Amino acid sequence: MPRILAQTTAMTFSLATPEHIMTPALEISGLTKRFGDKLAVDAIDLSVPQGSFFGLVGQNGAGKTTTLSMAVGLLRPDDGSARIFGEDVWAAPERAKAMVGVLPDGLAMPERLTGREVLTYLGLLRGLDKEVVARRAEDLLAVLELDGVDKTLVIEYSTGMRKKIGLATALLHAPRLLVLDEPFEAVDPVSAATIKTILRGFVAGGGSIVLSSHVMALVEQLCDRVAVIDKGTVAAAGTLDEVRGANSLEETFVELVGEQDNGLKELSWLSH
Ligand SMILES: Nc1ncnc2c1ncn2[C@@H]1O[C@H](COP(=O)(O)OP(=O)(O)OP(=O)(O)O)[C@@H](O)[C@H]1O
Repeated sequence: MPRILAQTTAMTFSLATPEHIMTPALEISGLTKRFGDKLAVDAIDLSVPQGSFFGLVGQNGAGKTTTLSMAVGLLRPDDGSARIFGEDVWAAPERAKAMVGVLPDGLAMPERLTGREVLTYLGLLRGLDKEVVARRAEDLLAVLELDGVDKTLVIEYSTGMRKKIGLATALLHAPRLLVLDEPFEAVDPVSAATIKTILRGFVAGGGSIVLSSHVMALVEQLCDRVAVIDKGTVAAAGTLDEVRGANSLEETFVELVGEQDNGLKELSWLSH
């Protein structure tokens, strides 16, 4: 190709992919966290493109929660950085956090309020207009089937109900990115179906999602990208098809991180 034409082609390409679309929804670089002698997260890099539904999987203690907590500014890393739509979570926390809705592990909330009061309180703290908060709270409580427990305090909620009100608080300010730590844990199948519909709709509407889960089938159903975390590092990452190849995600996962000796012989006393 003549040089001038090659240059024109390259220029056309760069004009067709503006920087704001290229910027990842979440970019994690070298995130590291130690707890005493334990290296929980070891220089993890991850990039979540805009519009993707990203699943983070890993064994118990692999480092998923620690990674996600650092990524959204809930836990200060020992090293590395996290950017939400290009905004550094620690250098520009207000700008970064305005764009993200978070369902953290073990979410602490005001226990002596009803679900509606929690949403109202957090919505006003976010600076949303009072009428907007009231309307969105109404919608979220109805969709998540929490409107029937309007007089119930959060302290009286079941684990699954807590997950749902936590998800509602993450959605309330209509963020561009959702970071959800085990959003389906303890949620009944009917509510899980509703949440899946909400999350798919969120991505279809231009949002981006990162979620962690132990349920491979669920990640396969929902996510278009996946990262396998093992002992604080990324064992594999890419599109779902790149990571699982011709196998199921569960087979790939066990192959990547599973122990050969599962210790069953140590429990021989269980046999009758
Ligand atoms: N606050 C803490 N103090 C000490 N160690 C911690 C702390 N939080 C996490 N860890 C350790 O860091 C490692 C990673 O834990 P993390 O909770 O991130 O794993 P996880 O992948 O989310 O696990 P799970 O799937 O069981 O939720 C584990 O070895 C855990 O024991």
